[in-house]
Amino acid sequence: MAGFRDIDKALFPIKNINTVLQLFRQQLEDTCEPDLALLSIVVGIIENSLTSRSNAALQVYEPFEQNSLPLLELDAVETLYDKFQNIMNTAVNINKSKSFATRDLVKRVSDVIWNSLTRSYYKDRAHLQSLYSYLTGSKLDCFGVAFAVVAGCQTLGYNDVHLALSEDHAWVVFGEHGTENAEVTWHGKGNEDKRGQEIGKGVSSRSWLYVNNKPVICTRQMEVAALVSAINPSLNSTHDAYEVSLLQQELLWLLYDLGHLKKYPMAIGNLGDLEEISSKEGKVPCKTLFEEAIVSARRYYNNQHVYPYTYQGGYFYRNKMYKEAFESWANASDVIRLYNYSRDDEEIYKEFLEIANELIPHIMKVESSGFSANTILKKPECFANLLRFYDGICQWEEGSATPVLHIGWAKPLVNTISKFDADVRAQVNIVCDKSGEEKFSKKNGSYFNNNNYDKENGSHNSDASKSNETDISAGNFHPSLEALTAACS
Ligand SMILES: CC1(C)CN=C(N2CCN(c3ncnc4sc(CCF)cc34)CC2)S1
Repeated sequence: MAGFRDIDKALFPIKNINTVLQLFRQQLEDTCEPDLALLSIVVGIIENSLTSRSNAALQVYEPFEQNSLPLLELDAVETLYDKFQNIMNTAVNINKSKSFATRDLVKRVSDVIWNSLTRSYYKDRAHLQSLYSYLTGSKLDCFGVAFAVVAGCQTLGYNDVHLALSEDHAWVVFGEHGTENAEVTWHGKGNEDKRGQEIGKGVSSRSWLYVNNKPVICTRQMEVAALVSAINPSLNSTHDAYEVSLLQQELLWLLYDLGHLKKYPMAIGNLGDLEEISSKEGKVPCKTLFEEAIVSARRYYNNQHVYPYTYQGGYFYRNKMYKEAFESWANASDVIRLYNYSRDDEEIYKEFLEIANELIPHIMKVESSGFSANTILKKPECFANLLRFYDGICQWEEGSATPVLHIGWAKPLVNTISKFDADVRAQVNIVCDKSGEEKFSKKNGSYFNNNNYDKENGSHNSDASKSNETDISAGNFHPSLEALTAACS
């Protein structure tokens, strides 16, 4: 059983980051599973005391001591911990007969959380992710509700209920074989919640939101990684609270070193972002972390996740490594082309829109300012990756009920493509195979987008014989590429 044990209580009052690390270490390393409610309350109190404008300035703590924190008394934690236990045990009066959770039990726990939330509040506000927010303000964000349900089920003794995470949604899995699943929170704006229902079998299962049924299925330790990832150090729109950011980075390193981030690409990416800002002595560099996140997504999630490539692309972009950024974004586009765009996919749509209409145009402006000696505008592989990037978005749109592209996309697209001289463009040889998948190759070597994936019947056409390459005349461009090349001819 998890729990708030005497060895944990002995660490209080907590005065610095190292003691918080010790609490997490004790909870993570001991045989029993870590107590999600305890750890969420602890980081929630710390985050809120250091980021809520109200008393931020009045903090009375020794700023000179190594990584000091506002004093965290045992009583403050125990009161909230007992309150959560109380809410769960009274509202969900279970005869703890069953050893595995049922859909009814999961729905009842979700209802307890749901019905105790404040009627209406700004759902996207920061610092609404922890049990501290739930227990002191009756407010949770979408992720926070799902996390609270899992923590509630743990409190009730159901260790089969686990958090399932896509790149923009969270739900739970449960049952003897962990094969049952259920919605427990809402998603997006103005959508009816589907709490209690099984995860979409219909069209929604083809949407990015459910990552083609390749979600991150958390262990208890990965649920700790999720609550640590959800720590939000922002003080306001321009500044972060330094101690909160440092605590998050140290906790992610602890989880990384214990091996609990191996199957959690986004958590590795979050650690990479923090390391880029301020790297920790003797740790792998952030560039490596972004690569590890990609390897993890390829190995455990059939390369169906987009964010690992956009973490990496963002890093290359910020560090002016534009050729590499184009390759990361083209790889991200190779993932999204497999999906059908649905109205639940706004978040990833905004991500691609920003890359296509803000980041790439900025790169083009800088590169064509004439001062960059080794300009990417002379590199055919950059042009090839750019076409692959745009083509993936076109293919994402194909077969989707909702359109993706509009005139707002076309202008930056044409402007970008026209920045490459004809002689550079001519070096990119667009090869199309029978399956209608185009591949981009350079004269001296071939460059293939590696997904011979037929979206319709979801198969990989492994039969290589089908792909006898022919140089394609305008006649049989892949329709999505037709649009592109027409734009630049
Ligand atoms: C490349 C990026 C734009 C940078 N940050 C990104 N994210 C920040 C952290 N994110 C996350 N980090 C850890 N775990 C999770 S679970 C989840 C779905 C809602 F539950 C989101 C998310 C979401 C993605 S993607």
